[in-house]
Amino acid sequence: MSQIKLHKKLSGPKGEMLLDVDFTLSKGKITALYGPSGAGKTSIAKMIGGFMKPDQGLITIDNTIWYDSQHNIFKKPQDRTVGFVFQDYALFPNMSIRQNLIYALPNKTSLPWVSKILDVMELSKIEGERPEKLSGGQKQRVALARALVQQPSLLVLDEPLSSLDAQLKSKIQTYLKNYSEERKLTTLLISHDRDEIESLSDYIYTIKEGKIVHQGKPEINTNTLNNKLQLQGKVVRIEKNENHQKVVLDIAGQTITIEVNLDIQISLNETFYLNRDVC
Ligand SMILES: Nc1ncnc2c1ncn2[C@@H]1O[C@H](COP(=O)(O)OP(=O)(O)OP(=O)(O)O)[C@@H](O)[C@H]1O
Repeated sequence: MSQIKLHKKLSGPKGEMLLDVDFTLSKGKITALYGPSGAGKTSIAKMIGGFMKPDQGLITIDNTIWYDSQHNIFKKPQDRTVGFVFQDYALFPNMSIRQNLIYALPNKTSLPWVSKILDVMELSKIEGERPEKLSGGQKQRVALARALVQQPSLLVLDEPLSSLDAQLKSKIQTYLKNYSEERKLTTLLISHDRDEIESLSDYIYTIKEGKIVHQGKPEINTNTLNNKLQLQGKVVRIEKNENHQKVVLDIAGQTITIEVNLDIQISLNETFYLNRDVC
């Protein structure tokens, strides 16, 4: 279990804002921070990484203290085992894609792992290119691949898939979800894309003006379905009434109907994920 307690006075175009949050992250789970622009999400990520100092607080990752204002503990950014994907990618410009990944490897014997992840991210064919030649979506995938090869104890993803097309997004979402579970990785996902949050995360904190205003599991309600883990289906029918929408999913040839809140955007033929703990 990891705990994040942060207190910091931020200043923006609308004046001062007090960031005051207290939340937990679970191992092997994807926890999301969701909220509008300026709510303080990226500032939280920067404080976790040690790039911004809180005024007060406590950061404990997998029972290791990274920051504790009461006991004057502040781990330097380079000593925090965190993999970051920031909105501005921060790739090394003088290195090729492959070199960016190799540089991040903690153990140089894991080179085959670089080739595997380049393949998953559909970057193998351009692995010799430098970042300046890449599109936004390609840079984003390199940043994500680089964060994963670091084998961090904490993965922080700030809008990690925003520049990708729907098909690639869906493929990488599935990979990320499986990767987090298999490697028991603690993941913090930051996004204002509700669909992404709903399909990827196990638990969601909604943040507004520096405070947590809501928390809970993704709002997908369904009955049991063979107690299967993480199900992925295709939306084959949508029926709406004034309270909810009924969504018919085709999961490996088996059809099931679930009720979903009206405010969740769903389209025909899209890939839909059911989280393990709602089944
Ligand atoms: N180093 C800093 N010191 C003080 N205030 C800051 C600092 N960096 C950012 N801020 C302010 O903190 C507020 C929250 O910004 P932040 O980037 O954390 O929000 P956000 O929720 O991530 O928004 P977005 O989704 O647009 O990235 C903004 O008003 C910003 O101007």
